[in-house]
Parts: sequence; C-alpha cells; structure tokens
Amino acid sequence: MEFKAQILDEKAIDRTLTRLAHEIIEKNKGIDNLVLVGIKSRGVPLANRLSNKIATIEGRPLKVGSLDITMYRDDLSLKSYQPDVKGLDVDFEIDGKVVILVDDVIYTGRTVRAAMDAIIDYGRPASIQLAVLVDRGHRELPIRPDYVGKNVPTSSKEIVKVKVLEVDDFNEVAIYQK
Ligand SMILES: O=P(O)(O)OC[C@H]1O[C@H](OP(=O)(O)OP(=O)(O)O)[C@H](O)[C@@H]1O
Ligand SMILES: O=c1cc[nH]c(=O)[nH]1
Repeated sequence: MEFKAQILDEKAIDRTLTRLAHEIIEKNKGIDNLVLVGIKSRGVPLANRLSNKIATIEGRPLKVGSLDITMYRDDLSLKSYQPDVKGLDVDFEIDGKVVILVDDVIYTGRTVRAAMDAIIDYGRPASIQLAVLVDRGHRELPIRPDYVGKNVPTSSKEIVKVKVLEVDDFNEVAIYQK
C-alpha cells in the first residue's frame, strides 16, 4: 500500500474534534440525554476525545460506550464484506437517550448499519445520530452522518487511514493507494 497524501495532521484533527463537539451541543441544544458510543478500535478514542471537549464547554463529560464490529468476507459474494457485531460495551441505560455513534471513517455505511442494529437490539434510544472524522463517499446504504469532520472525495482504489495516538502512537489522517 502506497502513501499518497496527508489529509489532517494532529492539530487539524484536534480542531476538527473541537468543531464537532460544538456542533453536537448546538444541534441537541445542550447535552441532556446525550451518550456517545464509539465503534471499535479508533471510534472509541475519538468518542473519548469528543466527551472531553464537551466537558470543557459544558462542564461535564458524556458517557462513552464502545461497540466492537469486525468485517468478514462473505464467501458467497467475494466482493463484499459483511460486518459482524462482536460486542456492545455500555455500562449505562440507553432507553430514551440520544445515542451518538462515533467512527473514524464512513465508506459503504455497512458498519454503521450493523452498529445501529446492535443499539436497537440492546435498548430503545430516543434517536441515533452519527459522527465521523472522515466521510470518503461510496455509500451502499441510505446512511448519512450528522457530523462530518472532513469530506474526502476518494476513488475506490484508495484507502483512508486514520491514526490515533491511543492506538497507533501518532495522530494522522492520510490517503493510501491500494
Ligand atoms: O462504511 P464501511 O464500509 O463499513 O467502512 C467503515 C469502517 O471501516 C473501517 O474499519 P475497518 O474494518 O477497516 O477496521 P479498523 O477500524 O480496525 O481499521 C472504519 O473504522 C469503519 O469502521
Ligand atoms: O478507506 C477506508 C474504507 C473503510 N474504512 C477505512 O477505515 N478506510
């Protein structure tokens, strides 16, 4: 895989998350009833960072849960990957809550669809919203994020990689050629 270009550096990621925190507060007219659920590896640290930024603005953090979803290749259709929900880790009620899903990248939308299924299986949220650091297009389902860090037009031969300090030892969003 060949490195093509950096899209966001550490400072840009931080500024973007600050903006998303403000957008979340603005859209919801405060933080009553809001909880965050980060999707697997990199959505979870991003959700924690958003919670900390919201605490700086509103005086208290949001509760953060996590959702573990992995993709497996469906043997019958070699082209497509199917998301598999491994586990939902929330130690708080979601009934009546506005659940904000947080992920690093949205592409086909299949991961988010699986995430919504898992949330709805678990409880009865008032609503579900979606925050992503990068929307790279190519949706295969009618899913659109409520909060987008950066829209990055891509070709299907490219891949967007988000690196976060908590997982990768550095912070970066970059495009690679497959
Ligand atoms: O919209 P989709 O087509 O479902 O793609 C988006 C998902 O793909 C990536 O996860 P990936 O499976 O690459 O795992 P990773 O986060 O562990 O790298 C990313 O973190 C999203 O969760
Ligand atoms: O480019 C992509 C596509 C799916 N998930 C990613 O993290 N990057």
